[in-house]
Amino acid sequence: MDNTTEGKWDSLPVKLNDGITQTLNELGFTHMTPVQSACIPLFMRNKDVAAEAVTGSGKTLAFVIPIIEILIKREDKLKKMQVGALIVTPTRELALQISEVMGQFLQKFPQFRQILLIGGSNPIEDVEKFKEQGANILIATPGRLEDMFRRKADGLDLALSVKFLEVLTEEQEGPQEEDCCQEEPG
Ligand SMILES: Nc1ncnc2c1ncn2[C@@H]1O[C@H](COP(=O)(O)OP(=O)(O)OP(=O)(O)O)[C@@H](O)[C@H]1O
Repeated sequence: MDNTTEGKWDSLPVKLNDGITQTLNELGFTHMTPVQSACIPLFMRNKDVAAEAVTGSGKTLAFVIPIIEILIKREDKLKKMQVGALIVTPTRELALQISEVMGQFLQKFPQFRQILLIGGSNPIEDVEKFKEQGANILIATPGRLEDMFRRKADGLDLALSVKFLEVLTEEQEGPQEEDCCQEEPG
C-alpha cells in the first residue's frame, strides 16, 4: 500500500497490546494508514467515531484493533455468552472479510470468540452455534441480526447477551471520496 505514511504503530498515544503488535509484525504492516492513525486513538479513548475513507484505505483494522484493545482492558472479563462488540455491515461479503481479519488477530487472544451472523444459512444453525460456543464479538448483517434477537423461544437471549456491549461499529456503503475521521459530537 502506498498510503501507509502516518507513523509507526508505536507512535500511538496508547501502547498496543503485544499480541496485536506481533500480528502486525507477522503481516508486515510497519506503519499505520491515515484512517488508522486518525481513528485508533479516538476509539481507544471510547469516543464515538465517524470515519469515511475510500475502499482499501485500511478501515477494517481501524476498528478491529481498538475493539480487541477495549475488550482486553475491561475490568470484568467477558463470559462466554457476553457480547462486548457488535459490528454491523450491509453485505455478507464485507462481514466475511471483517471476520477473516478479526480471526487473524484473535489467534493471539483465545479468550475471545467471534461469531458471524449472516444470511444464506439456516438461522437455527447460528442459534445452536451461539448457544454452544458463545461469542464476545458479533459480526452481522442487519437481517440475520434482527432474526437472532427474536430467538428467545429457541433458547437464545441475544438482548441479554448484548447488555455487555462496549463497542458498536456500523459499516455503511456509499459514495466515499475523501478520507476523514472525526469524533462524533455527543
Ligand atoms: N497498516 C497497514 N499496512 C499495510 N497494509 C495494510 C494496513 N492496514 C490494512 N492493510 C491492508 O490493506 C488492504 C485494505 O484494507 P481494508 O480492507 O481494511 O480497507 P477498507 O478501507 O476496509 O476497504 P473496504 O472499503 O473495501 O472495506 C488489506 O489488504 C489490508 O490487509
